[in-house]
Amino acid sequence: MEYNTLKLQLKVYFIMGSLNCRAEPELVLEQALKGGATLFQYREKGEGCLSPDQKNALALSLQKICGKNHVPFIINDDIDLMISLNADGLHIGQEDGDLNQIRSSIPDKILGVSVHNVEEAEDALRAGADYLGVGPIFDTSTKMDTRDVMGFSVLKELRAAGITAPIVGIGGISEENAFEVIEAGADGVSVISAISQHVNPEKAASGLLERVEKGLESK
Ligand SMILES: Nc1nc(C(F)(F)F)ncc1COP(=O)(O)OP(=O)(O)O
Ligand SMILES: [Mg+2]
Repeated sequence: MEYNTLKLQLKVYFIMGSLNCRAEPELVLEQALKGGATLFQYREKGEGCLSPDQKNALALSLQKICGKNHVPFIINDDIDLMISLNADGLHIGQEDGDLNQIRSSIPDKILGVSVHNVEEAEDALRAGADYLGVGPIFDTSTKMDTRDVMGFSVLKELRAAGITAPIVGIGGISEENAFEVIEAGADGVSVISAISQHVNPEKAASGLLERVEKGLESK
């Protein structure tokens, strides 16, 4: 996909699964999109997450909501689910499979890869990643098995290494620190609990978008 289009879509990248929500996941997503979330990833993971059948049903329901709002629908990890739903893309981490093989099996889909340093970033781009998920930027309580918290440094290092590809920061990002994440070099912010745990997901999404756009203007 064309870099600039994807950079715009990465502005407020909402990620969620059934375990992350205070309310019905469908309602949370509707509100997040109403508030201006620009991209969505369905990530059904963790102790007590949905069974495969329930996961497929929720994925279909969330995909319909994204379609209605003209926001791309990305699946985390599960390439079979992505293919069966003809979702818009897949996000994988360093341990989620062979990137070259995955890239060749879904050549026309958005493919995002988690990276933690310049070497992983260059490898991912060489293999055909469309965007990079960089983090955890700050401490996060959502994902238990993260790499060490990295702060802004890796974002700055990636850009200093001449990487111009779409980058989204992830990990503990909120309205309070989103501006700095963009200033450090990200094209957007990816959040789970900042929206999914907010009493008003619409307000949370619009507040994040406002900070991200201010950061983009300042660059
Ligand atoms: N799911 C993610 N989405 C992003 C995105 F770029 F989309 F913001 N970045 C990073 C991750 C983390 O991906 P991974 O390292 O495989 O862990 P998990 O599968 O538990 O999420
Ligand atoms: Mg993964």
